[in-house]
Amino acid sequence: MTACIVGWAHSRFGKLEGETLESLITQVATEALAHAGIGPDDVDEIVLGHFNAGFSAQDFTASLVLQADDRLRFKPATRVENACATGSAAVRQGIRAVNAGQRIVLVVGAEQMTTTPGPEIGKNLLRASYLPEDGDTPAGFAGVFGKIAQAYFQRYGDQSDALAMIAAKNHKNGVDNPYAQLRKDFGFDFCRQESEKNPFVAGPLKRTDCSLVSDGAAALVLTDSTTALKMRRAIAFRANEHVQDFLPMSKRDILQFEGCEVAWNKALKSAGISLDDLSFVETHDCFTIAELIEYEAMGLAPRGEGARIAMEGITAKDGRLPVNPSGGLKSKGHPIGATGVSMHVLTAMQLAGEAGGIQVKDAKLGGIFNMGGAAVANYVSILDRIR
Ligand SMILES: CC(=O)SCCNC(=O)CCNC(=O)[C@H](O)C(C)(C)COP(=O)(O)OP(=O)(O)OC[C@H]1O[C@@H](n2cnc3c(N)ncnc32)[C@H](O)[C@@H]1OP(=O)(O)O
Repeated sequence: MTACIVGWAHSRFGKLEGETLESLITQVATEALAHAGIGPDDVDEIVLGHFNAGFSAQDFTASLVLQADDRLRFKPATRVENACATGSAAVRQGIRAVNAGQRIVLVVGAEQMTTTPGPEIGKNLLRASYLPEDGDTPAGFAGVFGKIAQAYFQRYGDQSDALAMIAAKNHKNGVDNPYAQLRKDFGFDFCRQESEKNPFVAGPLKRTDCSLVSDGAAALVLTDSTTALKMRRAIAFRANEHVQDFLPMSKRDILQFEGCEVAWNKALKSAGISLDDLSFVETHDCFTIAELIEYEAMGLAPRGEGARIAMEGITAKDGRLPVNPSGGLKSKGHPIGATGVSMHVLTAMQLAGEAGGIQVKDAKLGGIFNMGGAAVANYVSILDRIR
């Protein structure tokens, strides 16, 4: 049985004044069902992706989805969490529910981060690291990836130009994404140069190398392919893989992102395609160095040569393999629990030809890589439109 996406919704991402975790969840749940052309009565199971880790006083959040409509009462609902890949963990749980025989599954991802005071944000995010080693890292998760960037520079040379190219590309792409938090084309020079507006945050990473602190939510309606083919649109999972790695970075060569590599290899094999067959990829650019290493882990470039991919414009919107046409986490924002669901929504939009200004021409097959921690939780999906 192939699980399919048949409806979706996406809130704006950003500092969303006046919204609550509950209002974000109920908004996208309601809109996704309407987009699929079904009602709350049709839902057989609900999965909520919500990281939390201190961002919200409420931890027990699965039932918040039921607040969208009284008719959702008594539906099975569960919250799942897997750090920054929480959204994709929810999607995968939804697929498993479909494969187990549930007909309609509603998957929601949500996070509200901006109501948390500055220093607490970094501390909350670091709960997704290995506390004995990384718990006191200054600058939160930026500190973790700052160390990774430093180590990469030591092994392969200074990559500041390539990181600035990635930042500039993703910021430029995000200008056309109506859901994105920061719709500003900063340009290469601004991203490359340290300045008052673009200071160093951790190691060689400047502000423009970091994803954003965001509120937001996204939702998907999943069903089986037989049901999907009778609905308005059907975007099928050609592949969905999950690879979990050790939490301590000291147990791995952290510059390899091996979990990412294994997940891509498994997904491409089970989809029966090569990387060249993909029309575009949404990848986890929590920091620009992550996108650079992901180019190598997914097989776009040999180890240590990811910079060339960025510098030659291969992953630009009009390049051979557009990467992050949505603007990525860099520009769109990164409300942790929502991110993986958002990546699936935006990829489905592309394949349905409903992506507006960020539409990739003739998009046929879309790849997604969503990661939790420093390549600890690794999820790859390959989506294909079948109706
Ligand atoms: C596996 C994983 O996914 S780990 C990833 C988890 N997520 C993170 O770690 C979030 C990382 N990002 C951050 O912590 C923050 O965005 C930081 C530290 C980079 C910047 O935060 P601050 O220095 O507090 O910036 P502040 O919120 O005060 O904003 C100052 C200005 O910078 C801009 N800005 C803030 N963050 C960013 C960013 N990441 N990129 C570009 N511009 C930014 C703001 O829009 C604002 O612009 P303005 O002066 O024109 O209004």
